[in-house]
Amino acid sequence: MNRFEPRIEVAVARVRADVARLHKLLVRGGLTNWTSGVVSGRVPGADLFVIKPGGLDHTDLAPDNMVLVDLDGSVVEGTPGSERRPSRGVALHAQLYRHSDAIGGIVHTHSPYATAFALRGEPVPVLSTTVADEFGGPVPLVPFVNAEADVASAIAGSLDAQPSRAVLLERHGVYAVGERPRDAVRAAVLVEDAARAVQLARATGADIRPLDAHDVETIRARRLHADAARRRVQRDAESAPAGSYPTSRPGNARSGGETGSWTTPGSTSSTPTTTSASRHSERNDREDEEVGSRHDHGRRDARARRMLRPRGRRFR
Ligand SMILES: O=C(CO)[C@@H](O)[C@H](O)COP(=O)(O)O
Repeated sequence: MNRFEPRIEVAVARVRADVARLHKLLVRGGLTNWTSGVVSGRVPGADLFVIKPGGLDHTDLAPDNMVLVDLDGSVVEGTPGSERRPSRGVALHAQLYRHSDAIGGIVHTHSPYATAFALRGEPVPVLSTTVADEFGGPVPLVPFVNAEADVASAIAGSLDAQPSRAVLLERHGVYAVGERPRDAVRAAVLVEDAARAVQLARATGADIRPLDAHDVETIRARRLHADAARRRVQRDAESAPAGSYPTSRPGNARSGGETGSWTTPGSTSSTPTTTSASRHSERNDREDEEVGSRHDHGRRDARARRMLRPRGRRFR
């Protein structure tokens, strides 16, 4: 029996499928293992979100055992998965969703390189243009606090204070948020990539200075400008009658148009139509392949270290 109006039932089903699928991507991408790590996704148009059940191996996660909860973190009884307990992170996720309507997805991982920075108590610095582009500055460190409610407030405070959608939680791991769950997963993947790259570059003994603030700012502004342009093209394409051509081109975007949002390229927040739903699934497949191809970090890192090793110097 349906509990919600059809529109919401459809949205819940889609978020269940997305959240279950994204957990598998976290494992394939080497970001998490066994039962560790959590993805959740807000149900557009309702005060609800979907989160993984606690203690279940990632290989057993499926749309129907995801747990539907309200924004207080209470399980919606009588829905699929409601016989299980939600992930231990449920209260923290609920607090972040209540904190900001812009948060549509949350991911928590203990991905190894980023967690190594969190354990050292060090933000991931902006050594590369990629970090400037994606995060608009260092991936910040949220100082260690113990009580769960304080952890959520500390993460929310950090998200409000700087542009990065990902943060390192000292002594623990990574939290990332996004407009949709897959945007949050993307941020978590990129944090791990960035942390690994910094680690490998430093392992040569090189003292690499962070990019200067002006360069970071202009790189980030360029990215936000391009994102805004892409969204305009996408909106035009989605609203154009069949057979017509969209009028916007990436170069036509107004500067400063939609800067400051967490939208990443290709993302839309509206409830998709059938046409955009099929585009959504094509994009998912493409991005899934990208994440899946990161599965062999060990071999890739060994190769990178060989390439980076200075001649005549022992590599530690
Ligand atoms: O961060 C932690 C534990 O340190 C948790 O979030 C686990 O990563 C997942 O817990 P369950 O989802 O199994 O309750």
